[in-house]
Amino acid sequence: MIDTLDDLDVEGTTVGVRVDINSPIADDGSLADDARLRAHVDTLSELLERGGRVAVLAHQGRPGGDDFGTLSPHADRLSDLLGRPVDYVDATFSQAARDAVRSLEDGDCVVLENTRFYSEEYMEFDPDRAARTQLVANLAPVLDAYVNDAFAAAHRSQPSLVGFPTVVPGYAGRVMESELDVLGSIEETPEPRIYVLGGAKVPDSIDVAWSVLEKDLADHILTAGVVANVFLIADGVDLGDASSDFIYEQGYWDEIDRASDLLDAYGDRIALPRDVAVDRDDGRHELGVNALPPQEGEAAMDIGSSTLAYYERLLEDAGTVILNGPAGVFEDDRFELGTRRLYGAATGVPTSIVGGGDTASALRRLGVEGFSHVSTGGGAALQMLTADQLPAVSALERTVDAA
Ligand SMILES: Nc1ncnc2c1ncn2[C@@H]1O[C@H](COP(=O)(O)OP(=O)(O)O)[C@@H](O)[C@H]1O
Ligand SMILES: O=C(OP(=O)(O)O)[C@H](O)COP(=O)(O)O
Repeated sequence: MIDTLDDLDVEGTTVGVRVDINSPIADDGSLADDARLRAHVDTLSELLERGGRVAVLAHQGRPGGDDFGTLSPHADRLSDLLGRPVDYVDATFSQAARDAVRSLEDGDCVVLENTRFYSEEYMEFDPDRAARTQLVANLAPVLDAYVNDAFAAAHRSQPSLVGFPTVVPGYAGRVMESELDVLGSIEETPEPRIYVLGGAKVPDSIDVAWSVLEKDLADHILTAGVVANVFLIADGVDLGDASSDFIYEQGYWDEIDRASDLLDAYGDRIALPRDVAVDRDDGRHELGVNALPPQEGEAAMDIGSSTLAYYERLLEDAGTVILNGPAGVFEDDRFELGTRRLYGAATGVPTSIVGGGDTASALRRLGVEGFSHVSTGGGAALQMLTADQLPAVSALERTVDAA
């Protein structure tokens, strides 16, 4: 049983609120999409209106990535969305951060700096050890309560997600509460059940594939995006140097062996693309897998039209579809077809559940709507839908009692 905001006596309480406002970032450093910030408005408004003193904790990107950076633009945008001043401090747990938290008054809000600017936050720990990290050990003493609303990051066992509730009474925020409510009963959704695994987080997708196939939760897995490219290579298809180099550079080369093991064990339930789209003469050019490899320098950027027709047929009979990850590089108009058509077809399935930051942003951009549930989380939603426990949720279940 997890306590929620209904169980928290908010007035005059200093609350550390972990949100997931990890967002696409434009070339000029501004937010390219604010959907994840909007999602947390209810939780933050409620805490502030009930007289809470709110310190927001969040991450943005991964170390070394193009979207890794400061939460300053997020604070400005949150201020617009909440309709009240939101301060920002470029520190997370130092004296400056602690002073900023201590000086909060009832109804005040400050955004602390990106938790992942500190190396421990990008490591995984058990909750007790996470409580001894610099972030938690230094910040917890200035907090009276901890609210976790970051469902989208709840599959990570990182200090800001599992450490605080070990030492500060923890509560689920409104986003966390509603996601757990909707996604907690996968076994009860209509069959046949199809999982569509696209996007670029290949290790997460392969973990999910193993789990849902082993547990017999998935009747079919449809592969798309970079995930499909890894499976195609595992299946012996020569995708060419450009796609292979991309997979290697992402550090996903070992995933080819894992994909190959999955194909050996469950190949009859895993659908692979029959054709792919490459960039040729500045346009979209589709190639059947039998016609691969592509020309020098061409990479598989989307699934092709024959694959889409094949996947659409499989979706016609599905009772439930669970989708994560764009089917291609949707940011480029030439390669948005796979995502638009595949996700469009999924809206016709009786129960359709979609997750993922980039996925949600792709769907808004492409105007695809009509799903049963659009989750704020991608990997987290998928892990929930494997019927596995999320570390951050377990940490809330075992939180210390309020004094
Ligand atoms: N074939 C492909 N080659 C390279 N990148 C791809 C391909 N297909 C999809 N992508 C990229 O995957 C990214 C999104 O993946 P991911 O982060 O896993 O999604 P989500 O945030 O929804 O979980 C997008 O930036 C998209 O351009
Ligand atoms: O964007 C996120 O996950 P998602 O891409 O699975 O939706 C979360 O912010 C978690 O980020 P992470 O996958 O870098 O730990």
